[in-house]
Amino acid sequence: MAKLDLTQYGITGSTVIAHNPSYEFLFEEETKAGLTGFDKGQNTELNAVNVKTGIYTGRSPKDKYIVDDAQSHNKVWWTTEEYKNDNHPMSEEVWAKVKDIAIKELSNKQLYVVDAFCGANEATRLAVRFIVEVAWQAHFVTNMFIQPTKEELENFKPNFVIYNASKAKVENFKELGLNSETCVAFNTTSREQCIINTWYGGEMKKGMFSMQNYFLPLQGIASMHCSANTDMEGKNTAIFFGLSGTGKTTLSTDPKRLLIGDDEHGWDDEGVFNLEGGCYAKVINLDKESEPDIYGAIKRNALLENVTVAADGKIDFADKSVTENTRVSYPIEHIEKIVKKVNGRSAGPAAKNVIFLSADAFGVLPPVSILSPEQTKYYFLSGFTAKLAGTERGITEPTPTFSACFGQAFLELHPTKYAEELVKKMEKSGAKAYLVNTGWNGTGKRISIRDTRGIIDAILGGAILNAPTKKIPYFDFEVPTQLEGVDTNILDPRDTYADAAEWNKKAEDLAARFIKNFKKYEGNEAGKALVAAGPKL
Ligand SMILES: Nc1ncnc2c1ncn2[C@@H]1O[C@H](COP(=O)(O)OP(=O)(O)O)[C@@H](O)[C@H]1O
Ligand SMILES: C=C(OP(=O)(O)O)C(=O)O
Ligand SMILES: [Mn+2]
Repeated sequence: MAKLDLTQYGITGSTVIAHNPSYEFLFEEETKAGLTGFDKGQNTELNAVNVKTGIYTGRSPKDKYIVDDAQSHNKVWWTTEEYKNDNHPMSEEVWAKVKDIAIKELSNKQLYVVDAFCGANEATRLAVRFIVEVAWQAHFVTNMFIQPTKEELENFKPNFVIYNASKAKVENFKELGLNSETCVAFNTTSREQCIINTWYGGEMKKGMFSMQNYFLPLQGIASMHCSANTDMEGKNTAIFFGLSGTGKTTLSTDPKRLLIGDDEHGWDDEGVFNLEGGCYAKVINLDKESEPDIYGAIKRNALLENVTVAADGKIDFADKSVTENTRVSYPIEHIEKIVKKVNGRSAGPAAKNVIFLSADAFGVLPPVSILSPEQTKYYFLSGFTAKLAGTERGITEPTPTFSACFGQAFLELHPTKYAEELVKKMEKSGAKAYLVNTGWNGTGKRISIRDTRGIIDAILGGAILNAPTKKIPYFDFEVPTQLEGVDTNILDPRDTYADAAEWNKKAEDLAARFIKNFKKYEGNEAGKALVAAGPKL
């Protein structure tokens, strides 16, 4: 391969230590003598390296910007006073200055460059070049993105470039009209991302997801914040939407099924395909017995983040002293039952079951509700759930939120566009939708993973369609009254309260919040028509 010339990016005086480094080389680089601070990795008893990501242990949505230019102006769903979101506009002038900071930081350095794909389908994948100065950042993207074959690497022509300048700061952010010294900026025209002053790997991972959320729906392809798996024959695909921490990774990693991916997928006319090549699991309180597959994936080449490790390498998964958002990234091949080992690609046919995971911090939602097609649209657009501690800066306890399409932070177009594409695909495949509460109920405790897994089994195996059901007031949810493998006493959430009147009170409050939140979609006929499918007071 010809030696990579970085002056084409304006980066001068730098040496590329490694272009597409091997895992062996990355291990050497991350643990080599002389590294200090957050550059330094520590090997652990499970043989995976652990790193610390500094002050930023979660995403920084307030520092996210999209360049507002002639191409993007009429497409991007910009934040407004009436409906705030994370798409803050950045002028082309400010972008040039921010990029300059990144380029300066990366000049006269020793750098790592990784080329990888975002998207399992050749026709619509992004060919991404990551330019970073920290070895473990190169490791992280090698784990999380799709590694090209040897031939693909030789012919690799990037159509997106990420400049990770995590060690730089935007000193003059006030003058530039920015939020802080940290900046995560995207240019959808030149197809570049600049990352400044945050080391959190999630900015690169979710950054490229945001970009596919821009490019894919514009080509008529659904782009979804969901995990996906299929049955052992690769025929019965299921997708699990959910905000961070609601259970996408945990529940899609199922020894009875083949994993397609744990977080970001597209759905085109051929079916559901992964955008990523790896998984990014939360490891707080990780327990070998209840999550053996994720535990087993933590071995050499997996990369732990912000986990507490003793000097002798012993791991304490229960320790939250750095953050509750402790993580491990690993290539999907670390999971045994994956569709990629059968197909060569992380993809499956059109989904038959669509599951909305909501971690309800109020304890109102039933553990499972069977949704009508109209309810499906209403609850997808509403995206009610809780933000769990740690994934975003400033969130330290479960915080109820309406996150459109269960991933508002990553939507670049208006939410109705994602709903439209999803519904089109669901109608074609005859998919059914369910709302699953992986959060709290009247006991004050989180619904157990065991019960939730029982619910998922009943959905995917079809048993739920033959279960006796009843209707839940205010929401008109149809819920099963009995399911094998699930504690019968939790199926009606009212039964988990000492006094059902307490549930009524909370339900009324939640219903009112839904009604208020949905007002923003009532500006047109299609939105207005959905109100009837929502909660009523
Ligand atoms: N009922 C439940 N269903 C799923 N996960 C649960 C449940 N109760 C607790 N958890 C915990 O919640 C977290 C879910 O995280 P994860 O699966 O990584 O979410 P996501 O992939 O959606 O970000 C895990 O730490 C898991 O152990
Ligand atoms: C990595 C993230 O989320 P998830 O838990 O959904 O993978 C994130 O939101 O930064
Ligand atoms: Mn996940």
